[in-house]
Amino acid sequence: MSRSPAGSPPVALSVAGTDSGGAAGLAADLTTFAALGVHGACTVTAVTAQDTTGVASVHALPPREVAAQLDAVVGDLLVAAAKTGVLGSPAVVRLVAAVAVEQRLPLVVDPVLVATSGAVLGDADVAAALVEHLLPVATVVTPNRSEALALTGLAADTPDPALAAALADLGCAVVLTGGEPTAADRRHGTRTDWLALPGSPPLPLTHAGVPTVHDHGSGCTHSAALTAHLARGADLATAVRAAAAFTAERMRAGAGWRLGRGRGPVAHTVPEPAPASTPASTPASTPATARGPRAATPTGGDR
Ligand SMILES: Nc1ncnc2c1ncn2[C@@H]1O[C@H](COP(=O)(O)OP(=O)(O)O)[C@@H](O)[C@H]1O
Ligand SMILES: Cc1ncc(COP(=O)(O)OP(=O)(O)O)c(N)n1
Repeated sequence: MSRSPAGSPPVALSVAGTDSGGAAGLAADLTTFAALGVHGACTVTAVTAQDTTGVASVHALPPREVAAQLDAVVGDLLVAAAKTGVLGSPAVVRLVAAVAVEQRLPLVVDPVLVATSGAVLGDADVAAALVEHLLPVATVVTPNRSEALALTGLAADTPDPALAAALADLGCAVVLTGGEPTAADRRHGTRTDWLALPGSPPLPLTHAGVPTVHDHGSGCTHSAALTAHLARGADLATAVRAAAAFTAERMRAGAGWRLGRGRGPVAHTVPEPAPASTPASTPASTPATARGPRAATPTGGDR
């Protein structure tokens, strides 16, 4: 159930780090919230120097600065759902867990530990704190395979469904992404995430695949879309499917871009609405390009 007053959008909160390249972290979260009609509030936990080729440095903020931001947000706005990304220290993990409990926040935990480039964004102490303090109070956790292995300590060859189920045993729902393609995925070019609820057998969530290397920020976009749908009042099963569809569509929108020298961003531009029929009163002098370079080739946006 959305907690926004009538006529106002629901509010979602992202507690995450910045990406100077604008692909992952808060950039992905806030643009995704906006695209899905949700007002985004934010709490910055870390500043990264990062581009499409990798992460050059990570500067975690002191816990007192994170606490001050959280106090400001929850003291003023009615937060309908929250998500976490890079948290930076065990102290910040504990802080977020305490606020989530106190405010009874539906909470999506994206347990960002290692970027695809290999940079460490959360060390072993942060992983242990996530397991001990945050997962037990989360609505859902969205690890990729390597994050799930780090959180569970299971062997690297553990199959995806077993990995998702082991994580769910820690006490919250799990959406495991980035696993091995299934036989059907290989035949049809699809992707399969795994949804595991505590005590239930894991379910495959198969969705469209996009043949692209430009996937920087896919995990953040996915967890932010999931948070936005929860903030809008969707149930978990609906929200996880909608999040995967949104992420795939945004990856398709950015697949042809050439931004940076490495793995380019998932598209965070606002999807163009379909062009309206030309009103009779449109001045003849209006330039054809006035509505932007992509107006002639609408992508069939997702709203
Ligand atoms: N090439 C792709 N085509 C379609 N969906 C993708 C693709 N790559 C990742 N996804 C989806 O993006 C979402 C985020 O997953 P993933 O990229 O594994 O996260 P992370 O960035 O944390 O590793 C999941 O729903 C996953 O299935
Ligand atoms: C500041 C920041 N937060 C999170 C990530 C990880 O982003 P994600 O979408 O999970 O994956 P990558 O595409 O980065 O591998 C990040 N890189 N920076």
